[in-house]
Amino acid sequence: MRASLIQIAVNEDESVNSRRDRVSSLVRDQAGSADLVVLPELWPTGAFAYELFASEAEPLEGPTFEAMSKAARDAGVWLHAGSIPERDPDGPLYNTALVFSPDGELAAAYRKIHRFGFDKGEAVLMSAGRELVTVRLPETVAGVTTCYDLRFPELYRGLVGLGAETLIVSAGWPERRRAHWTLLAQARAVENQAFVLACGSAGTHAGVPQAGHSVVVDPWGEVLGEAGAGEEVLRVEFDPGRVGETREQFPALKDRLLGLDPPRR
Ligand SMILES: O=C(O)CCC(=O)C(=O)O
Repeated sequence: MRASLIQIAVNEDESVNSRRDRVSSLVRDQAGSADLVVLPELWPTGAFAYELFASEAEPLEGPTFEAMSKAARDAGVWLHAGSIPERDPDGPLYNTALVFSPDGELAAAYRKIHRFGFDKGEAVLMSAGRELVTVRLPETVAGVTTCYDLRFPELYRGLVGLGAETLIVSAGWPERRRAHWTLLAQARAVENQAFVLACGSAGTHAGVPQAGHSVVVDPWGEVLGEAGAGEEVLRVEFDPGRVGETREQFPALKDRLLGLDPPRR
């Protein structure tokens, strides 16, 4: 499976509309060289541009949905289109990731469960999602997660329980905690014996330099590809069959005792 992680630079000197056009064309550029394209968290506004969340919030099927659906169809790719600030018809805002099939149909929508900021920012401006989301891709089942979720291993175990063999993380991770990003991406891959595709953003917005360093990790914890700090398309080819092989040869997941219902022993 060929994946392109598009590590978009999110800077304040570019309007949301211009960035949407630019990202659409970057997705289209992946035609013929990727089966799956992944984008960062909240790239229309920036993950830390809290003052834009309400003013740029969209209904689920708003302008970003329309542009990404078309871009997926034009490129003929599966597209994890990062996330948008979604305004639910009842009022609350969610940080919602969208996944499109190559015919431009919505295959999954995931409202971020763990909101970042403690008692500020996203944690107070957005509501929390409640549902774990997986999506069946041609050769693998992918679990859909967003940024701060990466710190909560129980979410990933839950996704593995739903059949996930590839774990997608779409993020706007800050440079200040870059070491955690790479370490946690590798940890989630090793403990779940799964591929991790972690796509972050580049640039600086709201005074927060982004870490970049998008990374693809295999089920043995090896880094298959890693981006630098700036805007970049990270292209990695991986064999989803490696998950089954790894889980068979080193069956640690079978030794889980806790969190299973009913307990195995
Ligand atoms: O956990 C972190 O260090 C970063 C999380 C974050 O920036 C986010 O979820 O938007």
